[in-house]
Amino acid sequence: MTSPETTQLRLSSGNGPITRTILSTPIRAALPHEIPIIDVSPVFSPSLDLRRTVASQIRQAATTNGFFYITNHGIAPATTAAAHAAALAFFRRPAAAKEPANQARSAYHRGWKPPATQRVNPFESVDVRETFSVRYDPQYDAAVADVSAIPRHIMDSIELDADDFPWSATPPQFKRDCTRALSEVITLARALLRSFALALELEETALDDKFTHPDVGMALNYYPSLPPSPPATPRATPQPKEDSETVSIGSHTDFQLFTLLSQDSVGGLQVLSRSGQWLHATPVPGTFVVNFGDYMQRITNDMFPSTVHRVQNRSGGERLSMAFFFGFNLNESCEVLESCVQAGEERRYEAISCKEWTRRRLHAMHDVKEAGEVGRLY
Ligand SMILES: O=C(O)CCC(=O)C(=O)O
Ligand SMILES: [Fe+2]
Repeated sequence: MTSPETTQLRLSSGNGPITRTILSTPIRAALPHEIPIIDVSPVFSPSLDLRRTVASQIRQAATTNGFFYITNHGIAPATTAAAHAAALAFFRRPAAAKEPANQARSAYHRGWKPPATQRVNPFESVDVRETFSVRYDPQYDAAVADVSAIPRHIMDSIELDADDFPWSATPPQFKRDCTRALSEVITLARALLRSFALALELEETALDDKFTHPDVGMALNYYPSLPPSPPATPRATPQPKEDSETVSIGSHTDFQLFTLLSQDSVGGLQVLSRSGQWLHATPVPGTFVVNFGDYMQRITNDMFPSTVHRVQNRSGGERLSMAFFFGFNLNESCEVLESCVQAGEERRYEAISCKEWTRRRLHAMHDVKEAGEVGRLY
């Protein structure tokens, strides 16, 4: 029975369909402990004790709402600013100029996804956003000095489009600025992964071998403004009508291990707290937003659950974000981590190969009838 103060939110996650109880209290700004700002500079420190202090703050955030900002992460503001500017210039071009990069030309969902062609939550409206996405390519990974030296079993598992698509179908400056950001963020992700390992009470390097050629997805999201808010209602959840456009990106959990997100100053990202309260993840200049995804939930036996979030850009102007989704190498598989199984607990998930995991997501998104021809990989 649903009490009158709550509504039910339905969504499909990588671990199956889920329902969340949503408080009807209006959305509000997050308090500092609800979405904390973590100074991650110690992850680059030679002191293990200092590195452990970051890990314990991450553990705290992961077991609270699963969202936090990171500051002093080592990515130069100029790198992010250049990629943002290049992305905006790309999206502002007429559709015909972007068409050569259309994802329909990709075997692996890379490329340009025109406005309103994705629906991350089959129970909400279409996502109004427009996206440009790419996936891991070792030539844009600073840690890979020689692509031809990558072991065959790893190289064979990497899903590459021919002829450097879609970068080859985009302006050179766009490619240059975005691949630089991608490469730097991959390097940051490797440092953070060690911190996550510590946070999970593993050896710091325990997950490194699974992350030598990680399945990275980079999504540039461009959100034109939604129409102004409807008159205030007692409900904090969007009430979608079949074909109305009510979400910039619908309520969802991310699919992979973890996500690093660079958002501009416009705002619109909303996070569902564990108690069912929608919170604004207000932009904090110079930070990345970090959140955990369904795969992390799985391998941690629900210790680090994935967190529901969505975007509603009602600013009246455009909004841009760059999301980086990280999974293990596609040749890997992973089972529930030993350190996450408490005494008397069972493993709730079986081991799954990373290739199968990404395939499953595709099916989950496409099998839902209402989703029609739209869907997404991440
Ligand atoms: O644009 C944002 O703030 C969030 C984007 C997002 O959730 C996603 O791409 O999965
Ligand atoms: Fe997301």
